[in-house]
Amino acid sequence: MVRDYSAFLPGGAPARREPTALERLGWGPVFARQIDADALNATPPVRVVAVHRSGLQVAGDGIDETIPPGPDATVGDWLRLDRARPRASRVLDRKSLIKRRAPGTGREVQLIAANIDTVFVVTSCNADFNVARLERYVALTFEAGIDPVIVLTKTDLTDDTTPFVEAARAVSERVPVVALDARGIEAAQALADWCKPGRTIAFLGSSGVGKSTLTNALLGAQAIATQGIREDDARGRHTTTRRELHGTPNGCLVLDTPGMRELQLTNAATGIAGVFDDIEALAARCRFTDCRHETEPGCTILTAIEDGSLNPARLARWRKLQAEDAFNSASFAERREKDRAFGKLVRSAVKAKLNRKR
Ligand SMILES: Nc1nc2c(ncn2[C@@H]2O[C@H](COP(=O)(O)OP(=O)(O)OP(=O)(O)O)[C@@H](O)[C@H]2O)c(=O)[nH]1
Ligand SMILES: [Zn+2]
Repeated sequence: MVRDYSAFLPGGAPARREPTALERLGWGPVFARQIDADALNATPPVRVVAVHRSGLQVAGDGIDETIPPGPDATVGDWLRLDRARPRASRVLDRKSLIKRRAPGTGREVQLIAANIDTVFVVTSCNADFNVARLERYVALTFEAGIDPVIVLTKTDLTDDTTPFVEAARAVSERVPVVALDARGIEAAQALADWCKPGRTIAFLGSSGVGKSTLTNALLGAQAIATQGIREDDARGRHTTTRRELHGTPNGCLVLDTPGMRELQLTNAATGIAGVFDDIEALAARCRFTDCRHETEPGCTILTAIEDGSLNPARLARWRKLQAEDAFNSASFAERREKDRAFGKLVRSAVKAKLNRKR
């Protein structure tokens, strides 16, 4: 009989075993470290696999239920499920968190997904393709603490994908670019390097670029309807929810998010610096510490524009994103300051009233 001792040899492959129910949901040491073995029964770990209007759908070892909204959690989060008071369930520290400025006039921060390992920023080789939008998504992903991959779909609709691939590659040296026909049989294979067992991946991008099609390519036979999952809302109507983690046959978890029409960055300075690290490096070397890089003679950025090593359009996009982020982040802080001042006003008014009553 031939025995396999490789697991005992230095550098040998670890012994293979079936993943546990939690590992199939993406559980790992980062989360295990945060939970007491004694507390496992009273407050078992569960993952938020979907967010519905009526509550959070959570899954764990032998657990699959919907708890009322309450925990400040988003899809992908791990909770310690408080069985007696589900609303009080605690959110475990995250590996990563994707957020944006909520659309509309308010400046609230909206949580999009937590504990994602890889984000596929999806766009197509047609009119949807837009470098500024790619940079925006990549900045959002860097800010979340996640490595993105750019996926260009609909290669079958163009004679030459080269200009699209080259423009996408120019976004960041740190971001791989994959071009494919999302409906083709090779789609799942093209993404296989990132879709490993126990990993959680997400597709981000505008409406219609092929996110659901790619999700289905990974899900294979278990494919979801591209319309999303149906759920009864409070009024008994059918609505569609599209913030849901799906398990693929090979043990990877996939999140397909609805297309985002408005993607505004907030508090994303680190992410923006990550995308434009070439410009940031030039700025850091500029001999004028308070340089606006506009007219100053000898400015490193202006010199790079003159000698052709920096694209002026890219510089303009960097400025625009920075300005937007500064505006959104500042007004968020300012608003908090205003709220605080208002709270103080209310408290002193109440106090004055109480004093009058005495
Ligand atoms: N020719 C071609 N069509 C594609 C490709 N990828 C997606 N499509 C088609 O484009 C349409 C939109 O695809 P979806 O996968 O629903 O797009 P989505 O990004 O999920 O869109 P939202 O759900 O609105 O966010 C569908 O009709 C797809 O069949 C591709 O690579 N080539
Ligand atoms: Zn300068």
